[in-house]
Amino acid sequence: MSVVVADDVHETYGDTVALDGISLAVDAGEVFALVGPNGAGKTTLTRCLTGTRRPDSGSVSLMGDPPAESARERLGLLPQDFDPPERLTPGELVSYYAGLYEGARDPDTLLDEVGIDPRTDTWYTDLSGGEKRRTCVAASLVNDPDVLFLDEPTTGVDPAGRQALWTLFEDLAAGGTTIFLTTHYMAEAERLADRVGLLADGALVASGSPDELVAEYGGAPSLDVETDAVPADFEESRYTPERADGALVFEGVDPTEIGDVASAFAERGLDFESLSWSEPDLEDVYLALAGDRVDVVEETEEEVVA
Ligand SMILES: Nc1ncnc2c1ncn2[C@@H]1O[C@H](COP(=O)(O)OP(=O)(O)OP(=O)(O)O)[C@@H](O)[C@H]1O
Repeated sequence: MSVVVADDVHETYGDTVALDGISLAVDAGEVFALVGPNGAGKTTLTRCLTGTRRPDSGSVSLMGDPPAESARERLGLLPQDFDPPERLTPGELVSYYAGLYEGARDPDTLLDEVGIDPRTDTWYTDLSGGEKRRTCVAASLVNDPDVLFLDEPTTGVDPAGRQALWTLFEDLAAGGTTIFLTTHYMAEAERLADRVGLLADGALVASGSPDELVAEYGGAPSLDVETDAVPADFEESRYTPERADGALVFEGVDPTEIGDVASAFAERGLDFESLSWSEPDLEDVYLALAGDRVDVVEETEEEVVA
C-alpha cells in the first residue's frame, strides 16, 4: 500500500516554477530518497507531501488522507531549516517535543542513539552545526513515527556521525518505518534507499532502485591509467582510450581485462604509474542526468562574481 502519494503536483513561488507535475508513490516500509541540484524543488515537494504547503494543483495523500488531515502522531518531520528554542539543552529540547505526544519515546535514549550526551548542559544555540542536526533528528523521532520525512538529515554531520545516523535510519526502516528523505550525498541515497528519485528543475527525471538507475544511466566501468602515453599510441589496438586528468581512460574494460591493458602498454614500451578500475555508481547517474544543471548554476555564479 502506498502511504505517500503525489499526483501531478504543481507549485510555484511567484514566477518560479518549483514543481512541474510531480507524480510518485512511496509504499509502506519503503525508503525513498529524493536527490537533485540546489533549487530542484526537493524541499518544496517535502513541504507539499507533509502538508506544510498546499500545492497550486495536483493532489497529495499521506497515509490515505490529505496531509492536513493525516494523523500527526504517526508522522515525523525533520525540516531542512529547523529553528527550535535556542536556550534549551538537547535534553530539555527533546523532552519538550516528547511532551506533545502520548507514549513518546525516552528523550535520553533518543539522544544517546544520535550520539549526543543527554546530560550535557550546553544550550542548543551553542552546539556545533552537526550536533544541532543530530539533536533535531532525535526530536523528529520522539513520537516513534510510522512515516518519517527527513530533509537533508546529515548535512553538516561529520563522517562518523553520519554513519551512526545511517545505522539508526536503517534500524527504523528494518522495523517498518516508511522513510522519505532528501539528500545531496549520493552515498547516503545508495546506502539507505530502496528507490531513488532524481528531481531537476521541478521534474522527476528518473526513479528506480540504485542498481536500476546505475544500470540504465551510469555508463560503463572504466580503467584509469596514470601515464604520459596518449590515445594515438593505441591506434593499432582494440582499445580507444581517451585522455582525462593526467590519465588514459579505457571505458568498458572488464576487471578480467586489466592484465590485457597492462600487456598492451608493455608491448608498446609504454610506462604507467598506476591503474585504477571503477564501476559506475549513483554519482555517475546524477552527473549524467543533472550534471549540466549543476554547471549552469556554477557558471551563473561565476558570472555574477566576475
Ligand atoms: N519561499 C520561497 N519564495 C520564493 N521562491 C522560493 C521559495 N522557496 C523556494 N523557492 C524557489 O523554489 C525553487 C525550489 O526550491 P527548493 O528549496 O524546493 O529546492 P531544493 O531542491 O530543496 O534546493 P536545495 O538543495 O538548495 O535545498 C528554487 O528556485 C527556490 O529559489
